[in-house]
Amino acid sequence: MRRHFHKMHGLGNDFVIIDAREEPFEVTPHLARAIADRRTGVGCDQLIVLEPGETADLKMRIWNQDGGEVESCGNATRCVVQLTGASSIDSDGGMLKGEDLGAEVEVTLGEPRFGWEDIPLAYAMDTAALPMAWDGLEQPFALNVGNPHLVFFVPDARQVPLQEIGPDIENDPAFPERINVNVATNSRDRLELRTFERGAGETLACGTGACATAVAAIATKRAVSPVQVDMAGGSLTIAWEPGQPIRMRGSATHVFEGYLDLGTLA
Ligand SMILES: N[C@@H](CCC[C@H](N)C(=O)O)C(=O)O
Repeated sequence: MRRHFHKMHGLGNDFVIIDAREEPFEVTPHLARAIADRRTGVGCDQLIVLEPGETADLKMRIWNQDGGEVESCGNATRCVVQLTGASSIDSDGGMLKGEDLGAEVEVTLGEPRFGWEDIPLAYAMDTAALPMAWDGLEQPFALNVGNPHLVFFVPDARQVPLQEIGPDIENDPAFPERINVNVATNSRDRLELRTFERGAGETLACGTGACATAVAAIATKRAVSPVQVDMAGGSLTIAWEPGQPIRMRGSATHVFEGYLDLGTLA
């Protein structure tokens, strides 16, 4: 059996997108891993499935490369807005609004959440500076922007051995739903960011990671809104004021479309 898909990316963070609004598509963790496999599948950081929306234009579901279903994906949301023209998108991370501006897409997420139960953490801690450390990375800011993130502000993000240290932080028992790990350096009007994504490892860019980092930087007066966030795959502009939703603006790119051979992948 064959199934049509689109391959898209947001700043190099890449997706296989299946439109299941008219023809349902059932995803198991095994199938998500098989599609995402870069040697034997199509290859992607996240698998995205579009379903009919009840109170929005559509519902977006997200599976990480490791087969786990998660709540939110900022870069994929821009791709979905560009692909479908949707202006309201429901997700497990909350309701999202999108606008295709031509060269760029703007997405409005919900308000960030800072309570320890919201992230979630295993027990109460000061989320503005968790009293924890891993190999020289310490006191991260923790928040939920639809999915859970830690943000470490460091003198030089390029020097952090993120591939080695990322799995230990992601899987620390303090984070019952695991966590996305951001290391950021702030220099005057911009933030330089690397993200070790839960369930996908270090990616070229992470939309929700950029939002989480910008919010943490603005909340701690390291940056003012709007702020440019530079990642290996490109830049996003993030705007946020306390008590307001987060706004993210950046590109979305269609790469190709094709058919999955589900018999081979299963
Ligand atoms: N690449 C995404 C985030 C995808 C989900 C994340 N790995 C998680 O597990 O929460 C983005 O652009 O936001």
